[in-house]
Amino acid sequence: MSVRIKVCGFTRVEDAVAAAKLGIDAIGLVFYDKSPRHVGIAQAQAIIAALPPFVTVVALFVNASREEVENVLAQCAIDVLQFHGEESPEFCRSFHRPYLKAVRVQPGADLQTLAARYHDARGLLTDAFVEGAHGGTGKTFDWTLIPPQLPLPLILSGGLDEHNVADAVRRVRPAAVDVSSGVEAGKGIKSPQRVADFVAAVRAAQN
Ligand SMILES: O=C(O)c1ccccc1N[C@@H]1O[C@H](COP(=O)(O)O)[C@@H](O)[C@H]1O
Repeated sequence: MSVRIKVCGFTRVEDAVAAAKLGIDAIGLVFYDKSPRHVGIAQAQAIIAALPPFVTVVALFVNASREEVENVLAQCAIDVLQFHGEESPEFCRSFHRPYLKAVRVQPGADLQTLAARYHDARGLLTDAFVEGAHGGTGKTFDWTLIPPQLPLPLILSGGLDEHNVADAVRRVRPAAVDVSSGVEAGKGIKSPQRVADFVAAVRAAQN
């Protein structure tokens, strides 16, 4: 199966439409107000409305309250929730929506146990651990810390870009890759050229 591609952190309609035309599978919208890529409801609605069919919309939260998540779900056509903080499995599954659980990987991380705790997630998303940050840092991590047999589909993220993603796909063999900083021209501004190069690198690596 082809490696799925999610690009996260869109803030502009034109960037999301351009990325969709380049064949990405999913777009991520960041509902975390400390992120430079944070979107409000109106902005998110405009981006979602402009997308062609069959592009999955992922809403990213970091330790949000139930009310915040429910407010987004009530007003935006979200397909998948991405929990990028310390949310419990009970919290993640309580919305009865497909969800991804992100983990920031550092030496000693027990990804097997974590994947078992979040067994009903659609995937385990591995990001780099950076002190004081929750994600979107553009930093990679040691991919050998990922066990070969995980019980959940693996979504590899953390510092991926057009230059390293082919190597990542060949080495880690993830179900999907997720990128934010690595395809940007500036914070929250995606570069169509970088997205195109990223998609081409993923496709070349899986052939
Ligand atoms: O994108 C953000 O600003 C962000 C903020 C807080 C948590 C997660 C965030 N993004 C996610 O971080 C990873 C890695 O991003 P990068 O490619 O290293 O910049 C990715 O899963 C984003 O969805």
